[in-house]
Amino acid sequence: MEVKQLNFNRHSIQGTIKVPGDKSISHRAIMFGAISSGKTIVRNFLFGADCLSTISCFRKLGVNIIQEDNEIVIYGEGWSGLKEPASVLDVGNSGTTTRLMLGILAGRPFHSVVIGDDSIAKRPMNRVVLPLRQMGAKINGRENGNYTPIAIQGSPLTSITYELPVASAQVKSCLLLAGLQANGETTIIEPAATRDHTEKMIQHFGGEISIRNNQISVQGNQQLTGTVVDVPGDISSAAFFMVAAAIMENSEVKLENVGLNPTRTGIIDVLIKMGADISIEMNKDASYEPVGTITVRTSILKGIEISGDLIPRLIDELPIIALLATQAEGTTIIKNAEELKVKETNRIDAVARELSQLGANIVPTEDGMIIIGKTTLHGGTVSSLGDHRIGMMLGVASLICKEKVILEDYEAVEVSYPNFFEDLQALLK
Ligand SMILES: O=C(O)C1=C[C@@H](OP(=O)(O)O)[C@@H](O)[C@H](O)C1
Ligand SMILES: C=C(OP(=O)(O)O)C(=O)O
Repeated sequence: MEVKQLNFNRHSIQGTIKVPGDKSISHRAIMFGAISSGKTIVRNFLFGADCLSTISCFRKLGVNIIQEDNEIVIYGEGWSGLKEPASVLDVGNSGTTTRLMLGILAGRPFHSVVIGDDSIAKRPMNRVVLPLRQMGAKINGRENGNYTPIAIQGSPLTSITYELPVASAQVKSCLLLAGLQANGETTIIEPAATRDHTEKMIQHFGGEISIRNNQISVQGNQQLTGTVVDVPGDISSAAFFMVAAAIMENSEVKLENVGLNPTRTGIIDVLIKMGADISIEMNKDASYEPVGTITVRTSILKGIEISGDLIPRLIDELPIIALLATQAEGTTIIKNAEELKVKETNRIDAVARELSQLGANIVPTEDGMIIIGKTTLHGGTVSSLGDHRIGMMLGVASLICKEKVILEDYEAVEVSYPNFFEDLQALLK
């Protein structure tokens, strides 16, 4: 475990930055390239540990994936180009790799075993295993298939109509990937809108999909064609700089080329509702995913309630939103966010514990937290607990701490943003 002394000793954050590529879209670009026929070029791919795990798994599945300068090139040979792997598929820390890949493997006529790190071993897989079994996949694993290691024998799949018990883009995407290989039409019904990158990518790779309100349907036996994917900057990474600019004095940060898909922009809605000084400019020439520039300046913030359908639109930003709320006047209440308990860590406990360590006033609840602002943060020793988003949030927290902060396990940030601390340092004045 590595320890970082965060003693930036700076008072403002200023400048322009392009954050790395979107993690969700980078995973999908590799997977869709792998199951399509022909060449796929992925530009602005995120070279973070999670997306590298996806590349490594699909290479083991026999797909030719190469890096040319900063681009990834995939030579797909369609569904049948995937072959039985000779060794286990290691997803590392990545929930997205695990759940989406299971949807692909479910219909492939071979055996494979999926493993991951200690965090993945605690994350529930029944949410995909149970519906995949209904479609005909043969899956075994620890605790009846709920946890890795998971063994899967792919089989011919039958389509289903499935109402998601939780609003999860990973479950939806897994079942759409299985549905593309099934006989007949598969329909997924969402309780609330979740990120729709898979739906967009099916269309981008020449497939057919129908979307009516909260019902998404795909026909089976679809063959996709390789293409070029321009990955926008990750709004989930941009969020750390947005919050840093809002809570530090004399600050202004301009974030260029950020993905602004409306299923991901809950953080912007929250900043606006809290009274932040923020402006958005859409790029006119963006491709199939909306992209734009976000500018955030020092802000006077007030506490709000964050709940309901907004939650899936900012689920990964809740740790940094909790820090934001510590600097708002009044109380912020986060509700309906029980999904936070099954991320890389239990993020309700992790946020409450680590930020309280620095002097924040946060009460964890069953489905979220109550943050009482505005608090002055002091220094102390905290830990990412092995969770990249907790590590980056604590890095931003250290910027407004009165004394120095020691961050344990800081290298967890490699999962989604390997150069996070260097990029942050470069903007500090
Ligand atoms: O589909 C995706 O790329 C993701 C979906 C979300 O997970 P859930 O589907 O479990 O909510 C999110 O938390 C994760 O970081 C990425
Ligand atoms: C939850 C996350 O990712 P995953 O589910 O892919 O591990 C995340 O990036 O915050």
